[in-house]
Amino acid sequence: MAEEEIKKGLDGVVVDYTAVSKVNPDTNSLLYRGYPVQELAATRSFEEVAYLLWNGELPSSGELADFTARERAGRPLDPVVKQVIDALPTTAHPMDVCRTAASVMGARHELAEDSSREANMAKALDLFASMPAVVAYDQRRRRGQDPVEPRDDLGYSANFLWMTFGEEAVAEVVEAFNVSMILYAEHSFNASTFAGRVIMSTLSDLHSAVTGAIGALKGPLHGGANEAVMHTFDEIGIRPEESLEEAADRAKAWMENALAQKKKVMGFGHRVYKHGDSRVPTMKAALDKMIAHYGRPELLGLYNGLESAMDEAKGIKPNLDYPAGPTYHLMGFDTNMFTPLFVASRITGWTAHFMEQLNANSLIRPLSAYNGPDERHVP
Ligand SMILES: CC(=O)SCCNC(=O)CCNC(=O)[C@H](O)C(C)(C)COP(=O)(O)OP(=O)(O)OC[C@H]1O[C@@H](n2cnc3c(N)ncnc32)[C@H](O)[C@@H]1OP(=O)(O)O
Ligand SMILES: O=C([O-])CC(=O)C(=O)O
Repeated sequence: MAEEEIKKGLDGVVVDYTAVSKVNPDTNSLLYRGYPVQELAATRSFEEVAYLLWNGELPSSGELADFTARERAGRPLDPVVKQVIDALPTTAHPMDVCRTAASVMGARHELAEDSSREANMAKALDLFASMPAVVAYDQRRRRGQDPVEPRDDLGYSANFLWMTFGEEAVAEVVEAFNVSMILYAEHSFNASTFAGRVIMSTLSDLHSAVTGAIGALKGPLHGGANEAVMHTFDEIGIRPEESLEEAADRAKAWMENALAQKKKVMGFGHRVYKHGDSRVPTMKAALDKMIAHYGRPELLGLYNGLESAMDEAKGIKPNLDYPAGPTYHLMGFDTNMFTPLFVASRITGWTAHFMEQLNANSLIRPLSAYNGPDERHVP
């Protein structure tokens, strides 16, 4: 038998077309529906980007007003979802809570078994509108705090921070959060999007695909890395009284030791980008603003120390999760809430892909090469 060529991890394999986004590692660029993500992050709200990902075009002011009104109306948490969350132990990871919430929302959706474009758009918008309430509610219940109801006089990002912390965030923090949501929204055939497209390709429903995608995002080789970055910072030790230089020296020493032990350090490396992640400069600029805003230069020291030691030793660059982790930490999110924040954002890109998959569907079912025992017979 001819030796099959195995493409482990589907590395380098082009599986299908997509018009949602283009990742180009050669030019280090990322386009959402043709627009550079840096331009969107600098000039647009996350709501406009969600509209763009689903509809292919940026909204007119009338379209945006209508879209925003629907998003704001969908913000309150369904009381049944709230009950289900309350029944889950706080030992469960918040990603398990998100995954369960998405599943319950699917089971309760009035259009659950309708996979028309209109129904899927409505489901996507409902998930987008209500996931912030899930994340905010979960962080507050874990802290023993009462829930905070959404406000329909605030934009998506300002309301998200309001529901989580119970106070209005200053414009600079809202802006940095908005940037993070836009940067996390979409990234072609990454593992979670692909997992969801596989589910969608069986003609399953949108919520099932989102639920599966959340499971795929949880792992530290993918979305879970933004939490792992903070665990690294914690392991090195965050010392607010320390100077930037002292923190950088300790971080460098930590990295050299980790690499000597052949450890993988989360927040670095990427399957597609080999010369740096296109989104990092924009997210790093947002982190720099937060470091200045909260007056925490020692965190920049840890950041710089790890980055330069990794670059010197292996030439491996940070990915988006690296600057996003400390940014969310500074804003006051608990570390185990970071990947749920990624979920709240990526719901937009995921659902754009799932609708695209249905539009030109072919069951995703690759082949495997068998390497078990030769045929034998039951004694
Ligand atoms: C938003 C996102 O999901 S971005 C990705 C977030 N994930 C992480 O940050 C996890 C840490 N990074 C990694 O594990 C990897 O870089 C991945 C999984 C993201 C991509 O990996 P792949 O393309 O499969 O490359 P692979 O893991 O084979 O790495 C190639 C080489 O670089 C090394 N390498 C890659 N990333 C790292 C890292 N973070 N720390 C240390 N070494 C690394 C590998 O050990 C390997 O070295 P070797 O050839 O000497 O064995
Ligand atoms: O593209 C990937 O493999 C992972 C990633 O950066 C993302 O999903 O944002």
